[in-house]
Amino acid sequence: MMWHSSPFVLGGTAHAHLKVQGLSAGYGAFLVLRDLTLEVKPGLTVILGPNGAGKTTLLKALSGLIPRSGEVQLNGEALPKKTSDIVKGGMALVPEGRQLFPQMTVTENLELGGWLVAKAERARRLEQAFNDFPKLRERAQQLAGTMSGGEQQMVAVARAMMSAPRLLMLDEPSLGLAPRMVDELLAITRRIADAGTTVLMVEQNVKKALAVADRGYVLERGTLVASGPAALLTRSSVIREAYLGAGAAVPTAKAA
Ligand SMILES: Nc1ncnc2c1ncn2[C@@H]1O[C@H](COP(=O)(O)OP(=O)(O)OP(=O)(O)O)[C@@H](O)[C@H]1O
Repeated sequence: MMWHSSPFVLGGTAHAHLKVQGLSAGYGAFLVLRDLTLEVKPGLTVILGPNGAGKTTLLKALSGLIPRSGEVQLNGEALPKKTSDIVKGGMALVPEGRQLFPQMTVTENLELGGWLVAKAERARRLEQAFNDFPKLRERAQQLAGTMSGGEQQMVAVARAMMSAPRLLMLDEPSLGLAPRMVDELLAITRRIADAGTTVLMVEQNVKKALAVADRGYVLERGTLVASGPAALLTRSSVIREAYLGAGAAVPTAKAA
């Protein structure tokens, strides 16, 4: 298959391990996350949960975009509070909605992902990004705003990989994509995890996300209600009743 032909050389091989203990975060006086304790081990971890559960808030708190309290350690070291220091420490976020610069080309968008490194290294990483995402090489000079949703999401992931992260966070990468693109995006995230970059992904596509993930957490109203290996979560009553039950039909679901 095509996505096995080019290994992800960008990204860390440090097997980043994030430990979160007693994390609380919110907006002003409004606390969304209360006392969360979780671990993001090497591999692919997925965060599931209904709308408004606090999934995006968790990624924002870990990226330094909103204040947090509690302890967060990346490979045994306290995670800095400032976003730029967190990026330097090897964590990158692909936000919901991609947030590309629509009037800039694919190449220009990717180069922005390598803004922290010197020009020669940036050029080397761009070349590697095009090896990792061959579809983007064909579109190097296309304006990002004129691409399809799936292509734009690919640019957003590639841009994050330009910072060669040890830990990549993705907020609902499959949102609004056609089923085939969802599969391709999830396969890419799996490949990134297999190549050594730890991945933490928020997904609403529960069945497909659990099929590619190693582990998962279920967040409801700002607290964790279930966690475990993906294969066990798929069979758990919390997941089956809330997300995979007969009432909540998953259109793309096939018997596993
Ligand atoms: N900028 C903000 N200011 C105030 N409240 C916010 C802000 N952003 C989110 N919230 C609130 O925080 C809570 C959690 O939102 P969050 O976006 O983290 O949920 P989510 O699990 O990612 O949901 P979704 O799947 O809908 O994106 C919600 O009640 C939301 O209204």
